[in-house]
Amino acid sequence: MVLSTFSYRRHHARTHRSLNRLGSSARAPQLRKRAVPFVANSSSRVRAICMGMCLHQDITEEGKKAKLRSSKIEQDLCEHARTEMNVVKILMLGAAESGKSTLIKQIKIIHSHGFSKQELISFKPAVLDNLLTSMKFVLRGMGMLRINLANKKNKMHARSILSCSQCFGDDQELLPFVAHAFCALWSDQGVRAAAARGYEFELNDSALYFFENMNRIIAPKYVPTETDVLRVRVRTCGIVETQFQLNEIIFRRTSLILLMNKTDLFQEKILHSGRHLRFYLSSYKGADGDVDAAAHHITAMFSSCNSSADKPVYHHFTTATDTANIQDVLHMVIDQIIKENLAAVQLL
Ligand SMILES: Nc1nc2c(ncn2[C@@H]2O[C@H](COP(=O)(O)OP(=O)(O)OP(=O)(O)O)[C@@H](O)[C@H]2O)c(=O)[nH]1
Ligand SMILES: [Mg+2]
Repeated sequence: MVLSTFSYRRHHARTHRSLNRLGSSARAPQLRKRAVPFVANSSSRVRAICMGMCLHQDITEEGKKAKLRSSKIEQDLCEHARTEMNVVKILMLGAAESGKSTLIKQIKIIHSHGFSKQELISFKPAVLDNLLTSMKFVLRGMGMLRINLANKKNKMHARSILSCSQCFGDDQELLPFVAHAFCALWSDQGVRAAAARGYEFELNDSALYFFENMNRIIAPKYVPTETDVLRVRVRTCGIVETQFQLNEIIFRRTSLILLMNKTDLFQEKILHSGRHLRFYLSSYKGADGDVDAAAHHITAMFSSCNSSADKPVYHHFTTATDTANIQDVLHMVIDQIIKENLAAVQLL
């Protein structure tokens, strides 16, 4: 969003420069003399030249066209600036799979009428593909964990899933042999045992959700629900990479909000998995099973990276798949931004 604004400006600035060149070569000498004293900056220069042109009787056809194009650009820039004043720009930075896209989908659900049926349908191939990818991952994980299929007959289903590159046809309906294999494999105790230990082979966080909702998802004419859309993973790393090129001045003038996402999974891990934080961070001295202490320890590690004392980084604990939670957090974030803006103009 931000980049397109820049390119828009750059393009128009270029056009302005060429128009100015054209304007100066097209004008009569006495006009140039009258126009120049009014020049204060590049945009007032264009305006001064245009006004000068209006007064001149012997204006050429080329000059008239240039004047028209110039005032149209001027008008466009004003209009663009006016709309931009109401645009809130968000730069979302985070590791892969940290929940950036999920948060953006929640903003659409909360502030922009959610997803139309057509939009929901457009996620169907991604949901089916997530199911296929997750099943492949579990089958490969079984090899790593040395877990066998409970039913030997499921070997052929495992083979057909592992060799399948696309699980739906041109009509976007799941291929019948894939549906059959999914059902057989998800009924296999070996597959379930491996899926339950998914954290040992980095199984996608939403894989279990898709397996548990498999009967609904593999049914003919399936249409994804909003929850399915929040759970589906579509890769978007490219956007983040381009946004990194932005000038750091933008950061100096921007509210920095630290979202500690996936608190549901964090809590589950700290409370029930036996994978205590001290195993991974020797700096953690809190008790095992203390979710608050563990969460605040990690937050403090992030906050300590902030070197500017006058620019605090506010943090929130979020679960991006939970609409109510995100709604509350967005309220707090917006309040915070308004307060910062008021403080900046010294009203607080
Ligand atoms: N349980 C749980 N799952 C989450 C949460 N946030 C995101 N997810 C899931 O994590 C997966 C990855 O989320 P995305 O929003 O696609 O992550 P991303 O940061 O956009 O990832 P990239 O585009 O690869 O950089 C999806 O399956 C989400 O449904 C959360 O707070 N809790
Ligand atoms: Mg993404």
